[in-house]
Amino acid sequence: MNTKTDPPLPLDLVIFGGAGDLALRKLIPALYMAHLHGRLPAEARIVGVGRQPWTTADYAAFVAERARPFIPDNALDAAAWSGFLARLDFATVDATRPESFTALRACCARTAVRVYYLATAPGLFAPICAELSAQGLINADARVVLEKPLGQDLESARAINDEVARHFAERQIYRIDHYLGKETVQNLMVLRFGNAIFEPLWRGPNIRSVQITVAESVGVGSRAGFYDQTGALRDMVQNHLLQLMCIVAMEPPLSLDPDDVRDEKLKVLRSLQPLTQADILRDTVRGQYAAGHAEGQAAPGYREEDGVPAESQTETFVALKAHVRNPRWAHVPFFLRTGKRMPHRRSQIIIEFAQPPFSVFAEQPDAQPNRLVITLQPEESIQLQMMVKEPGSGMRMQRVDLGLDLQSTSRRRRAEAYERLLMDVVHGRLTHFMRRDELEAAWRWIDPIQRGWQASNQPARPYPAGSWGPAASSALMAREGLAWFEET
Ligand SMILES: NC(=O)C1=CN([C@@H]2O[C@H](COP(=O)(O)OP(=O)(O)OC[C@H]3O[C@@H](n4cnc5c(N)ncnc54)[C@H](OP(=O)(O)O)[C@@H]3O)[C@@H](O)[C@H]2O)C=CC1
Ligand SMILES: O=C1O[C@H](COP(=O)(O)O)[C@@H](O)[C@H](O)[C@H]1O
Repeated sequence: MNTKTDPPLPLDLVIFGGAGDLALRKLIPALYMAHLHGRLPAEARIVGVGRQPWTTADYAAFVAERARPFIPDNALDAAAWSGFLARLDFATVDATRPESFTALRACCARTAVRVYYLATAPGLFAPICAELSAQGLINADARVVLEKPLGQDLESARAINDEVARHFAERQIYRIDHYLGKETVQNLMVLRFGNAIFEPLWRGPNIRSVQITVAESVGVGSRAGFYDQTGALRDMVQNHLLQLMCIVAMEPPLSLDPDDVRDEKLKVLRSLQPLTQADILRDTVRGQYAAGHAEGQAAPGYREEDGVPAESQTETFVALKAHVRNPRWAHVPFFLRTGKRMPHRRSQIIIEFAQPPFSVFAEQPDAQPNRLVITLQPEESIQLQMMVKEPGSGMRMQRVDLGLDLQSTSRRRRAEAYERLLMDVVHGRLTHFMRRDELEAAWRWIDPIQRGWQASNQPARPYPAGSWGPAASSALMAREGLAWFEET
């Protein structure tokens, strides 16, 4: 299927890890929503793959019980739900046992476009791709979706990419970063390149600094086994935060074609100033949450969470300063911050503009820089902070915020990120997926930080659950005469 419109062929969406957490919490609900709103092709089938000796009916019953709680109540429609369950099929396959793939081949006998979603640990990507190939299940129309984390470092990411590339061409590979599927993240491109007013100012020295915060109020939850081996730098910064930074910093792409957009993002990643060991010690902060209060309740420290080793040094918080070495961004610091168990779930990008070069109001105590505050979640909004005259005699200034609530600008349904990205895969749209060179460039910048932390042997700094991270994170900004934007 090379068309970018509706697929002309039936579709088999095969989910390896079809009974896993990601499938139940995100993929199945997203596919149900697509079905409910008529976005799934009529002849689309969803084939769950796992090791259980299940029939199709067993899998449908499992999905009905375990995935249903993750569908919003107002979207549950009995007829649509049973129509959706009727699309399910199941194949019993153990990815480490090649002979078991015959069950999948039997299940995928019809002529169809096949999408293989690998919702398993990345260690299984190579054997799965090899066996799909050996069974003749990969043709020119097939595509494969790779979940993050794609490796633990550059070397392992390259090894996975090499293995997958033996069986799929790059145009068939969809490396998912679900932040690229979020409505507001896609909207950032329109904000920047669809308006005349921002782009001329969107550069140093007009911009004093850029902040990107992805704060989560939740803790590690049930994923300690994965998270403790990974940490916030590799779980969040290597992918989501660097991708957000790319969209903020990239040059205008020639078009929305996948390679035009990805070429520009790649240039940003390649322009990132590598951090030396001295930079790492000065300009990065690793934190780990200790016991505290979150969402109105007492919350345990990270090391008290189920499955976390008592001596764990894994970071649940990262703040760092980065520089993009190109004419647009010379001398503009980018501050990235992410953490679990922070006071609120909030993802924001703050563009702080420079003060006017000369102003008769510069000495006023109320003078504040203009800021563009782009809130990605939980609500979606854009706010431009400006100074105006305080009413009354005299010429004092006060701040006013020009606000745009993006949810109220359109009555059209806003699909969740996974639904949007899954539909992109179905329709062969690669723009919002990472290309191999982008992913590897991100690891190339991240690896020295990870190694630098190990070499320094410094423990992660504790911060109380429900706080904005260790004090060193505020100090990182204060050294530049700046502060994190933490207004509610
Ligand atoms: N959960 C999440 O929110 C997110 C997860 N991810 C990533 O997605 C991937 C899956 O995560 P998650 O769903 O949480 O993990 P789970 O442990 O819940 O699921 C893993 C799945 O892998 C399958 N599996 C394991 N071994 C084999 C095998 N030998 N043959 C066939 N299938 C096998 C399991 O199948 P079986 O049913 O047979 O046990 C299971 O369904 C991971 O790489 C994770 O990092 C990424 C972003 C978010
Ligand atoms: O990829 C991941 O993202 C989630 C946060 O996603 P969001 O859409 O809820 O902001 C994070 O909790 C998880 O650790 C990470 O693997």
